[in-house]
Amino acid sequence: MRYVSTRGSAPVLDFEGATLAGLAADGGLYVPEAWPSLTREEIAALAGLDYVETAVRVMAPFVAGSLSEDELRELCTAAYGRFAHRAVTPLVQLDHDQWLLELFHGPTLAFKDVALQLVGLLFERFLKGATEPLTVIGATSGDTGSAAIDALAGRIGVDIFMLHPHGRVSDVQRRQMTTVLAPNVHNIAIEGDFDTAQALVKAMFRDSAFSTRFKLSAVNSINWARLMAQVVYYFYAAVRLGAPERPIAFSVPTGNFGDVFAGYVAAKMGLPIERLVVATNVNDILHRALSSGDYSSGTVTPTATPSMDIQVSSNFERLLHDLADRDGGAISAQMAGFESTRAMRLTNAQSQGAASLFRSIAIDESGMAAAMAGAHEGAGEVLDPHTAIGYAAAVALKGEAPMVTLATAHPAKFVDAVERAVGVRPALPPRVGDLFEREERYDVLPATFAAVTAYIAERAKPRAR
Ligand SMILES: Cc1ncc(COP(=O)(O)O)c(C=O)c1O
Ligand SMILES: N[C@@H](CCOP(=O)(O)O)C(=O)O
Repeated sequence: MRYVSTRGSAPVLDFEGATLAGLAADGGLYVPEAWPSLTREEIAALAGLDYVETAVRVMAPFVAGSLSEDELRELCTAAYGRFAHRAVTPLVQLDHDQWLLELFHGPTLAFKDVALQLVGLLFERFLKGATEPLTVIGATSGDTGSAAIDALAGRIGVDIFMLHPHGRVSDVQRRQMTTVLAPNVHNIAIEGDFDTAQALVKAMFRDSAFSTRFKLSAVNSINWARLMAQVVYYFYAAVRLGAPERPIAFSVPTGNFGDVFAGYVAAKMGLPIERLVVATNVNDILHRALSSGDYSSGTVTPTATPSMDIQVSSNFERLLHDLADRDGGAISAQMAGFESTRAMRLTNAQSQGAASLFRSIAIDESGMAAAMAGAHEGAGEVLDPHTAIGYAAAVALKGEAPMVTLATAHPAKFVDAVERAVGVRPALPPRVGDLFEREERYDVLPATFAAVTAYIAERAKPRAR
């Protein structure tokens, strides 16, 4: 499988190259040159397979040329062996046609583990024998950071620098990052929001002096390998609920458009998905873009769903590219316009193409709290606030097909918001251990390119010359 940039001018890479590169050199995002597909029979044959075997069948075409099926199976077995539930991503029924897909049984209690446990092992495999150290840089609104740090802490040949918005993540999220004291882990709290952190990361990739001095890679969902691993659970859940005979709908609490784009990829591969509901909080750029073609970003409003407090959704570029007949030149111009004005209109083709699969809605804080209370009273389920946004949207935008809401985080990561809504303080599962007794280590920096790059340059290992 070959990977091309959404902006059309970066080198074409294989899976290994795209995984290690993270962001493309032209500022674009890597996507497979063409979507692989599974036939109806191949999808039907996934019934009864466990998560690892499903993962191998779904991901094999994407890694072809870089990993054999047996190598992929070995990595998936190790990655998903760390999950606390035998089903890895179990389905839970809420009522006769509403379901939850619990994605939070990994080591850091959020859906990010599903991809990052695998990505950590992919880095290790692809770096075996490498002479140049890898400098991984990432931006997090809470969950990617902890999952990436868990996956990479202590790995030889990799340093990870994780930027989070100072004071804007939950205590559990922060501690899951800052109490990992491995020497290759560097936590930076920036005085700014997630969008600023993400923009700084992208600027470091684009800065030729910086990206020549250090061999950079990414763990955010700008890295294709992240999204590839997330495609698996759409197949896993849908087949359990009757696909390919019966179409299934998904509701996805959305911020950076990574998780829901993985659903789009599953649909492109042949999974019968009736609709994909994009559920945002009041930071609703994606809802505006999908409902009226207006992709313009304002300032971020802090909410009880901090992981979705995002106004610039990186992976939307992948959708725009696919809906623009994969014209890299056109996307390059469209994104350049957005980067200079922070506003963009979707073309008619993009709007109409998106409308055939996506529905969208913005849920405010009271809608979120009402959904938490509804699931608690109706089904005895304690939802995390992000999942509650997805569930509120699932109820509002349900069609004919069974609806699966992606449960993206464990409620114990957001105890205060949960307690406010349903009067319950969910306990942290034993696998996260004595989080509140551990020493924390992180540095607070101004949100400037100069401050952050100087900090990284003092600590990262440069490329061999
Ligand atoms: C708990 C939780 N829910 C939902 C999201 C949104 O997912 P995405 O950014 O892939 O749209 C995030 C962050 O990414 C998250 O951490
Ligand atoms: N919500 C995310 C933001 C980063 O998204 P990513 O999926 O692109 O890594 C987080 O929790 O950090």
